[in-house]
Amino acid sequence: MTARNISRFWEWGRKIICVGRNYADHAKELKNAIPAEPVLFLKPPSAYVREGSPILVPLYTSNLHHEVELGVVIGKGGTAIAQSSAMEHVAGYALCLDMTARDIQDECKSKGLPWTMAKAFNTSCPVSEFIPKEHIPDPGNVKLWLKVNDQLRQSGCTSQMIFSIPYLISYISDFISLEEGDLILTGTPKGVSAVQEHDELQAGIEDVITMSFRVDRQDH
Ligand SMILES: CC(=O)CC(=O)C(=O)O
Ligand SMILES: [Mg+2]
Repeated sequence: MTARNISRFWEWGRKIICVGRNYADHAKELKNAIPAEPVLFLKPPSAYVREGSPILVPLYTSNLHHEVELGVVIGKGGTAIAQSSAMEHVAGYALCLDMTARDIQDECKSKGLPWTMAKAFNTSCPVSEFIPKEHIPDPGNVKLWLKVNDQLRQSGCTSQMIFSIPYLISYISDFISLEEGDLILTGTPKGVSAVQEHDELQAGIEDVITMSFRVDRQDH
């Protein structure tokens, strides 16, 4: 059997743990309170989509939003990881989108229901190539951007995150054990907006990586 390669972490079938409201400017634009503790939700591995394949708009939404985020790829599992050693558990990073059916999320929020239908559908987690840890020496200070059809919509810096990457790894691993190949999405800065069928999305981590995705309508 060939050894699995972490640089193809999306093929491993591991968890995608997402952090919400980790940027004050984004929490404010959606009129959400600034959280005192990280807000967490999950996506299944079937949410992954890679460049060359389209992001599919689910049939049940008419307000699909982009959220550009820094993803952290776990290289060494653990439970109750201390903040001081958290970065030893990181193998690398990925540029990610947390595609969100905002109308469905609003409905779930108003009914007190979980966000699964809004956040966890097929193709809701576009990801870039794996970025080895050494390529981002300071993940707490990288610039993220996203354009729709060449128009800049999101531009932010991970220095604006409310909860740092070591804090998130430690917090999450207290009650969800982290495994090699897991991905943590660290939240989005302001500027989220709707995408339509045939839109072209481009996103980047300044000086590190870019990626592009086309949006298509699901046909059944
Ligand atoms: C309100 C949200 O959808 C939270 C989220 O995913 C974020 O990145 O913030
Ligand atoms: Mg998000």
